Amino acid sequence: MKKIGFIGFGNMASAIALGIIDAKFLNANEIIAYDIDENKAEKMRSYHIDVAHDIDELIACSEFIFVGVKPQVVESVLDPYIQKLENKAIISIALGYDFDRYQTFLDDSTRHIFVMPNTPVRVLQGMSLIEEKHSLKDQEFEFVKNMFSAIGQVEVVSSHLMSTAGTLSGCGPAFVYMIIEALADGAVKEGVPREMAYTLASQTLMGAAKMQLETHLHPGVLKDQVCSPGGSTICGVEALEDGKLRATLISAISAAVHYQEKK
Ligand SMILES: NC(=O)C1=CN([C@@H]2O[C@H](COP(=O)(O)OP(=O)(O)OC[C@H]3O[C@@H](n4cnc5c(N)ncnc54)[C@H](O)[C@@H]3O)[C@@H](O)[C@H]2O)C=CC1
Ligand SMILES: O=C(O)[C@@H]1CCC=N1
Repeated sequence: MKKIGFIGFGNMASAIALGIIDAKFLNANEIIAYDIDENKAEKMRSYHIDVAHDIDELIACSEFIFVGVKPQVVESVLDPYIQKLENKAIISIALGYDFDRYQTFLDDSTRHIFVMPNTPVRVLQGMSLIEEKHSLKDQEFEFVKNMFSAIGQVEVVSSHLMSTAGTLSGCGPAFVYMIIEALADGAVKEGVPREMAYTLASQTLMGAAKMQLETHLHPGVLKDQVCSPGGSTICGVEALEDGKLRATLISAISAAVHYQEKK
């Protein structure tokens, strides 16, 4: 019997699987995975993760079934297995598939929980939101909390916050990578070598974030500590205000929260 069976081994699910192996939370031999894309099987094998022949085999031999496919295909992928999932436990990361949505098509005996992770779990620095409303047994819920805690920070949040808060932490890495890239471009424009510029940008971002997390100071206070009167930083701050950095980031979160209305 395996501890977790991953259905779908794409960007997010593989980051979680490889993160929990690196964190020594589970051994690779406690994990099995299945992906319709044969290339993903190569990735599983290279990390000594067993490759299931099909979803039937994966469900039969896994204590937890992990749903790591795109939201658009969750129901079509699970539909043929609704009976086989009876009395099983599901961990799902599909955006929009919260507790209530799963209740509409799973058997009542299938226990399930919705988690919104982010890709930095791969380097054990994730931010994962766990929906408070779930139907796992107590020890199963503890397992899920411990698993995501092994690969980053965890917050248990009420259902109504899952999609909104999950947008900040789940989509946020993409926004932050754009900021890193742009900061580096600025330095490259002024003559800094490209690789050095990425290191400076990323380490600066990580250091500033750690400082806020550890001091709990208001970000504005921390910003003021960098801005010398008449100095260089405040000139950069003015350029960012001119470019509506803050308004743009606020809009980015709103656009991501309301993405379905835009389609
Ligand atoms: N990428 C991210 O940063 C985050 C993603 N998520 C959620 O994670 C889920 C997966 O997203 P990504 O990893 O980005 O997508 P992805 O496209 O990288 O991974 C999805 C995987 O599912 C596989 N797949 C599709 N149909 C399948 C089937 N019938 N059986 C087995 N495997 C199948 C695909 O081949 C692919 O490897 C989504 O539901 C998304 O909402 C949640 C938080 C963050
Ligand atoms: O873009 C997406 O739909 C997924 C969900 C959160 C991050 N990536």
